[in-house]
Amino acid sequence: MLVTLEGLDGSGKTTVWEAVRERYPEATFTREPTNSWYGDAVYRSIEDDDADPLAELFLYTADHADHLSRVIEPALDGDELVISDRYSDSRFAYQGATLEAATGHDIADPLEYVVDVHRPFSIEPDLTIYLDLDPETAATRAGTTNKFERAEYLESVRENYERLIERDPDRFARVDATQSPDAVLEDVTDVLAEAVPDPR
Ligand SMILES: Nc1ncnc2c1ncn2[C@@H]1O[C@H](COP(=O)(O)OP(=O)(O)O)[C@@H](O)[C@H]1O
Ligand SMILES: Cc1cn([C@H]2C[C@H](O)[C@@H](COP(=O)(O)OP(=O)(O)O)O2)c(=O)[nH]c1=O
Repeated sequence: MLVTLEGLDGSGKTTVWEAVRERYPEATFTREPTNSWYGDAVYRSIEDDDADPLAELFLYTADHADHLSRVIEPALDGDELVISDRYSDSRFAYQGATLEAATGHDIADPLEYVVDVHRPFSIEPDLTIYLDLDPETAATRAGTTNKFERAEYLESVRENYERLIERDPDRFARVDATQSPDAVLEDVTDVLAEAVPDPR
């Protein structure tokens, strides 16, 4: 079973992912951007304010393709529970927003375009836990250290997440990330307990 954690920067995904890790010791815990040279390339691009938006989309997507073949597919083939801190929805929401704001391309609906790029090879999560937080609080918590962590940009990312939830409501579980860390963790644990009755 594939479970993903999604939300704006600073929504508390990593905090939750680390806490849940202790409760599911048998599960495979992973993340995007990954811990690989593809992931390193992605982080270089994140630090580059002038990175080309399409080049960036395909860098992230290359990292995802490697993540699938190296980590996700083998774990799912072994019938493991996989919990990923960010996954394809991050691309749909973030690169959808970056391309929406960019010029020099002829992509009518960037979010749909990024979804289409993934369709032939990616694996859809069984469950996506969305940590819902307003962009101002998210940017404050994240510390606004990179180009993606500015409130205005996060507002359009959040709109894209809402579009994704609307088109696939059964896959998403929304958790109110304005709550205390303990309350957020409790909600996430409840969602997981219902979805994963027999954790492996
Ligand atoms: N529920 C919460 N309430 C307040 N602060 C939080 C909460 N969850 C996490 N934080 C803090 O916000 C910052 C970003 O959290 P983090 O888990 O790294 O988020 P993300 O991985 O989504 O970017 C960290 O300083 C963390 O301690
Ligand atoms: C995985 C992924 C991340 N990102 C962005 C979100 C973050 O600003 C940045 C790094 O991700 P991450 O390290 O998960 O940041 P955080 O813990 O603050 O949420 O990359 C994308 O734009 N597209 C993607 O596909």
